[in-house]
Amino acid sequence: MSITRCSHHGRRLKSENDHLICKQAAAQKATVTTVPAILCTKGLPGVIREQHSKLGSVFTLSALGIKACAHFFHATESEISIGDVYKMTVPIFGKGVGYDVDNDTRNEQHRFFADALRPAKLRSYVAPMLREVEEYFAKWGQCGTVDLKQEMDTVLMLMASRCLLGEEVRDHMHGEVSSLLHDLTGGLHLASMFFPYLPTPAHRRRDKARARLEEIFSGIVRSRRSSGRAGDDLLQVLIDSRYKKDGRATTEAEITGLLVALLFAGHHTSSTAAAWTVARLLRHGEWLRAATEEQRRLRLRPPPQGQGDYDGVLRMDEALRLHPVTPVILRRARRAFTVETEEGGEYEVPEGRMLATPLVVINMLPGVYRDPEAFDPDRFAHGRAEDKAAGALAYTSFGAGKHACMGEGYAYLQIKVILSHLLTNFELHLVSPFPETDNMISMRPKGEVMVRYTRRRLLE
Ligand code: HEM
Repeated sequence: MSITRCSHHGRRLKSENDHLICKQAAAQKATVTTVPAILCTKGLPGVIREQHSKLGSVFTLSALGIKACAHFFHATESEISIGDVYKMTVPIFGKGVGYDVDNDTRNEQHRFFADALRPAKLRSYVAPMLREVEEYFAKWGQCGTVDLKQEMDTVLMLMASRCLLGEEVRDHMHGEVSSLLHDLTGGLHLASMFFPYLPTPAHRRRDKARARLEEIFSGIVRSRRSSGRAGDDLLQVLIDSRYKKDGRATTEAEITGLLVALLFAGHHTSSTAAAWTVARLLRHGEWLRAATEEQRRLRLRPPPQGQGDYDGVLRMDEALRLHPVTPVILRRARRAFTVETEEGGEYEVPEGRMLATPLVVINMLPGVYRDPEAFDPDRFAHGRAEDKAAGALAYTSFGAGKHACMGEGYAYLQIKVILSHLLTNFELHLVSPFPETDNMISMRPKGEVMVRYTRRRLLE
């Protein structure tokens, strides 16, 4: 088939239909160029969904469908950059870490994370996680009503404090550190994406919080180094880490930055995933009964350590399919490249173009998922595996390729520990309406997620 070029964009076209898509894309140009403005009214998922249904799987925003996103996930940093789109995190994580450093240094720092999140290390987090969960829910009464979103935030922060930040923080400064982290993340709003250094009150609070956190963690690092006392936590892994290129140890500022970066990547995401998973289970009684039965049967003591021993994983996968924590994964094209569209055409993405893999669309494609709006965890089960049937990149709620989530195992573990405890020990009912999605940039449940609990009488 001969390849012609579109008169509007110069893209290579394979069919008349492709040309039509291209013309539609031209007609939509005004909408596309004002994306930041309509974000405020429709939210990111709304914008992406609208463009996707109008223009097909590849359109002017360069939102990539499943077929086209292999290059997106596997290309090198010099071809498709993640660093270019996450610069706004620099004032949060701090200088010398994350997206402030060159790609090689960032890879070394990710190796430190990988050490702290490897399976053997995860097993050592089980007992402290269990302890935190038991202590926390022991404070609930015989019955009551709570905001599940708030509860998940709090218990997950306690678990992170114990397993990641270390005992000094957990036992003596948990309140202060949590509130500083809150100010730090509060410093990331829509305006910060474009102007991260604008002197807004939220940015000023962010900078103050970042400075105080560095003071706190530097003190702890110095004290551990001088006393020789070691913890069994992420902090210790970071203290012991050495850069391969020159053998130097991590500095106190880097350790603070890396701790913040990991909490930033892991806390909000896990708490959102946990809240949606429980809300979904409470809405779909048959799945709640199945999950509770399963937990009664397993009576996991110690709680699940691997991923294969507990079907609850399927429920979280399905909750994350319907409510992906990251609505779109973003990159910037540093070099032009060509992708094949699902419509059978070819599409040239120019250098400099912002790229998006829209999970809110991909996770709901009817060609991939049967009855995509339905909550049906069995679609992930062995035998059906709808996510895998459509290829390795059909389900990317944890990202994929070069920047796939490093904390997936940790996230599953902590949420399984919480769910296992909740389902075994409490009867739960959703008393507020099933939540909508916040729908701006965050995919958190909107408003309160009120749940009534009654403590079960456990039969030993
Ligand atoms: C249910 C909870 C979670 C979800 C849904 C989630 C999702 C994701 C996604 C979609 C990405 C890819 C971002 C991109 O490609 O731009 C990612 C990256 C990452 N996640 Fe998670 N995450 C979760 C929990 C965690 C936890 C608990 C940790 C750490 C303890 C963590 C650490 C990371 C790190 C370090 C990266 C960056 C990887 C890189 O850039 O190479 N995540 N996560």
